[in-house]
Amino acid sequence: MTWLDIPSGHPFGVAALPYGVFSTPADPHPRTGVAIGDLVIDLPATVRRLAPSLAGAVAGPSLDALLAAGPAVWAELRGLLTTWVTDEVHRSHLVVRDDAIMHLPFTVADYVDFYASEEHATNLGRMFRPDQAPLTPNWKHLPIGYHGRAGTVVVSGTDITRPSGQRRSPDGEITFGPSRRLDIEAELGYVVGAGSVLGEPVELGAFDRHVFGVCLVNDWSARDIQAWEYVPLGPFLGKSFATSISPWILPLAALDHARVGPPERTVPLLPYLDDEKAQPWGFDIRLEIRLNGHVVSQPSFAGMYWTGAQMLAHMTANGASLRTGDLFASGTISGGSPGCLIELSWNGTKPVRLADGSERTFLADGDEVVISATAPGPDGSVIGLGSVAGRVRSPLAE
Ligand SMILES: O=C(O)/C=C/C(=O)CC(=O)CC(=O)O
Ligand SMILES: [Ca+2]
Ligand SMILES: [Mg+2]
Repeated sequence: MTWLDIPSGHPFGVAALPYGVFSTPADPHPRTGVAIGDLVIDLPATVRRLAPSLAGAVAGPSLDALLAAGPAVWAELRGLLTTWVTDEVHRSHLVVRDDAIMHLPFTVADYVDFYASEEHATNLGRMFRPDQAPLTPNWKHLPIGYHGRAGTVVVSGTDITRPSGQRRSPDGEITFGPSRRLDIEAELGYVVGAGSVLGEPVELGAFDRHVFGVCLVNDWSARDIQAWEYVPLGPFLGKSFATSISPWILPLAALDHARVGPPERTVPLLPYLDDEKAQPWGFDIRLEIRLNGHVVSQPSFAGMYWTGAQMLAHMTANGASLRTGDLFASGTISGGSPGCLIELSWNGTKPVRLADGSERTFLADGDEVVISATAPGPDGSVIGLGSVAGRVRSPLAE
């Protein structure tokens, strides 16, 4: 029970407690907050009064200090917050969530994007490399990824300008212009809190000592630019123009009840990736993708082949170090139903019909995409991951 009177089933109930950075028209300074029901707890003001020793961890215009503070502080603060939201005494420093303007919640250090959905990798392989086996020979031996562009990670609600770039038409003509195949990718993002030491790999079992929490990611993708440029070094300008993240970072601890084992691995894994006897880090997260308000897909995260712990172990296996604010994303989540339009429209050949009768293969200018997700919480409750939204803006004049 809580004095906040949150309806059961609310995605931001007492077991979620995600962190973000907000301001209000009355107080335009970005500051840290925690979402609870339809309210936001102003963290600096609350923590200064109730737990002054933690004030430094929640000060400043971002979550950076909290991320860097490490797992002992994360657990202590979450424990205190759980008490405060169930304790009548502490009803103060609250803001109505609808009044909160959300900001990019942390300084994104490095951004890595993986490719962990077998369904997505198989489908993209069929479309991009029809003359080859859909999964590349390495796919089940290591979580494939690439380094993306941290500086273009934007918070939900930021408009996305249609990118321009080189495209090759089916008859082989090379032109420069606005992408004609602008797409989305629904993904889960992992936010690194505590960094690591250069030269020292982070083992599977250390996942929750480094990863603070998760967010939703839309890895906007220009498929025509991507298909022409990606050989042999991988995605570049087709994906670097913008990546949107949800504003509320859900702490890993909030997903305790959502943890599931990964699917059966059909290829034996090298010891540094073998999680058969380790803690399972799969999550039963259900996503929903809306295009202009219409549901177009409801992918499931539960069957992702690679877990976040394996991604982390792999991206540090060579001794590459982690920094506070590193963001790594799962790759498009296409379990059960696809997490992107190129799969939904099968490479643009089968338009997706929306409930209002309109049709899409790829995104049109003005389209708005909202990706939301929930996971099971304790005692039959629901844990919300919130949502990531973005609208396509027409290209800059040529
Ligand atoms: O199969 C390919 O060549 C590339 C597929 C992708 O679009 C890569 C990507 O961003 C990873 C993902 O989201 O799963
Ligand atoms: Ca991606
Ligand atoms: Mg991107």
